[in-house]
Amino acid sequence: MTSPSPAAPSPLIARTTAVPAARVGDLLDVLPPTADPAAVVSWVRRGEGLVGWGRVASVSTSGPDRFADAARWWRETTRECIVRDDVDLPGTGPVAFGTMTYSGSSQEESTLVVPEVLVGRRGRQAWVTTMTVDATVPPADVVPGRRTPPPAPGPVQIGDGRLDATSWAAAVEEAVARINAGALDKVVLARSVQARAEAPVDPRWLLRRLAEGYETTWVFAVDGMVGATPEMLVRLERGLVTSRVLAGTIRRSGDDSHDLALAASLARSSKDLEEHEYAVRSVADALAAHTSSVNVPESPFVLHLSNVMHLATDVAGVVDDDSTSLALASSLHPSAAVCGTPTPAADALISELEHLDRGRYAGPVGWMDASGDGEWGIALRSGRYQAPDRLRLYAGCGIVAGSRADEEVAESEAKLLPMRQALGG
Ligand SMILES: C=C(O[C@@H]1C=C(C(=O)O)C=C[C@H]1O)C(=O)O
Repeated sequence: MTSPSPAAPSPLIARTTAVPAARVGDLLDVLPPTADPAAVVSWVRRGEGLVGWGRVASVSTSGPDRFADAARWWRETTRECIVRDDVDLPGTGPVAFGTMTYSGSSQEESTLVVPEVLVGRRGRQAWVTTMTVDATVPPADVVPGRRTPPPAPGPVQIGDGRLDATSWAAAVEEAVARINAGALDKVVLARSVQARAEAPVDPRWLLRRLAEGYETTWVFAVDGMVGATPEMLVRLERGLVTSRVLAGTIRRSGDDSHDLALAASLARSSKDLEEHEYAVRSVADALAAHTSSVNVPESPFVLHLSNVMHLATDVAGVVDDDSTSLALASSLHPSAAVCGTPTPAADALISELEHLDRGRYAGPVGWMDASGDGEWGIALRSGRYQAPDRLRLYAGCGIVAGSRADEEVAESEAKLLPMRQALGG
């Protein structure tokens, strides 16, 4: 179902111009102050990526066809597009940012947003793209000088979501019982908490702090969904598709030498290796349908983040059909990293035990250009603005036969930490 809101603007005019990287500086410092958390977009990792603001067009979709409807809208929007692109890299020319719901039955909408201004950076190359629907030539100097820094949102209160930690632990125990009874192999159960700040939370405040604390993640903001995801569902760049699969987690202790011992135990933990294997297989199987060959490393590596360590596998392949990055994201979603194995049984158990509309949490979030190249992460370690001073935060954990409820509660707390710290708590 596609909501009647803006039809494909015609024609969209996109102009991309190279700018000296020194003039752009830090991408996150380029974002303007705004009272509307949905007015900025971000996809930044280690200082590279895209940020933008304004909204020249957008579409909202829902239901089981939300990916296909969004993809059709983007195809129609870019078909008539007038493009002047002096840089010609993935992410130049017209670009849409998107945040898709986890489930086709969510009450929330999935959204694609075309910003008015995008600033990009890749290595030493930087660029500005302006997108308009009329012939007005945007001012040449759209990259501003230094912006005013975001104000602190003041003290933040955290409250329970639909399930408090004790009820969620009971749900985990029930899931383990179902797994032991042979109903399924793995299920990912999520919980949410409610964060309320004293003052509006400038999204730039969150993005800056997430980027500082979690430099190996993709720091994103799309339509009021903000976070720092370590998990790349799919990147498509000139025919090469890559995916970073994460599953299997251990909390950091705060002591570096102890953490190394923990990393070694994670790499040997049969419970975590099993949980990881399900996730890798789900991604490799889904990619196999679109690629001539899929490269899957034999064993995972340990990805170190400030709060947790994950078992990680980078899967790669060469696409042999005309799938766009959004179409690939659609066929990979939901992977066993956020759903479970087998998918239908895990999905049913999630609906039964979670008591949560995941909304866009654990759904694909990212961007796509007119060629279909793009990057779609999984919206983890994230929150959804409900009002300028209120966000709902989410975290989930893979449950397998060897899982213990108290350990999973502690793991979910560790996964909530990035957003809690970014808020200032
Ligand atoms: C579901 C989340 O994370 C996923 C679950 C993981 C696990 O259970 O080990 C690890 C990484 C993610 O694939 C989350 O962060 O909310």
